[in-house]
Amino acid sequence: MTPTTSAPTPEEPFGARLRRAMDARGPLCVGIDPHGSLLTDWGLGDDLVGLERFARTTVEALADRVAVLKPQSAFFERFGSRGIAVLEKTVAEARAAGALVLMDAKRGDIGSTMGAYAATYLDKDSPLFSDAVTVSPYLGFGSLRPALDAAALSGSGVFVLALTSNPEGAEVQRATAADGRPVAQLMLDHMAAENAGATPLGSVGAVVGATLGDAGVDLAINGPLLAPGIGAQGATPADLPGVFGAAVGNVVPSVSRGVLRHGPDLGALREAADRFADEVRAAIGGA
Ligand SMILES: O=c1ccn([C@@H]2O[C@H](COP(=O)(O)O)[C@@H](O)[C@H]2O)c(=O)[nH]1
Repeated sequence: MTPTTSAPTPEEPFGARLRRAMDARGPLCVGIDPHGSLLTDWGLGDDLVGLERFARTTVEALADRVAVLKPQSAFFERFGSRGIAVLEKTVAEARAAGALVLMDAKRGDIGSTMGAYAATYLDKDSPLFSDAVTVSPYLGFGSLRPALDAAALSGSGVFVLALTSNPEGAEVQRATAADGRPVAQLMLDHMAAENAGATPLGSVGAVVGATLGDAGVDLAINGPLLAPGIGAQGATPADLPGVFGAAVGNVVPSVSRGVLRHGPDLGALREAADRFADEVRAAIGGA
């Protein structure tokens, strides 16, 4: 029988799009984290109007110059459905202005529920569709399969928590798995398997804190390495070579409050992001 509809067009994978953005703009990611205290410091109300103004200003200042913008979903969710409506607009405006959007939602659940999260962030028809989403593998890496499959289908990416920037993470992530590997290494090895053969870069990234000192694990996953913890949590771009070693060329350094505290002035936000980008370039090279 002749098919009446054609197969979906394969999308350009996230890893390829991210590599191009990193080459053109440098690898910096800036977080959009509308903390109540930042809204107040910006002279805004800690309310929906303030939230929308904060997010819009950040996008206007930065979406045309950084590779990645990373909205922190929690700070939008705290305003309920109307906060999520602001998040939808923020994602759309940031993507339209040229940034890749990494939704920091850190979702993780049993596979069947993970399918619903995948439909939320990784299905092109969803109002929250993002270029990539953060996920937690700590219900077992296999529980992420619906997200990994959805990302492959829509040309989006997933960033999987490996070694997080907070000190409390170590008791789980550095624990020894049944086969003797550190749990984080087990997860990183799964990511490497997902990315095998991808060029120029796989679409499954790892989250590895810039705060860790020497990460002490094998980071050769052939995928991007999101490095939060720069700025307010105390790490600096100069720490990156020590943490990531030979994998530093795949690092996407991430800073939120360290840039956002300079708002609401557009020029000051841009200068702050440019300063971090310069420091990153001095530390690890690149655009
Ligand atoms: O290991 C992790 C994973 C994610 N984050 C998130 O990044 C930002 C950090 O904000 P700063 O203001 O730059 O400290 C925030 O949204 C975290 O939830 C992380 O910090 N560490």
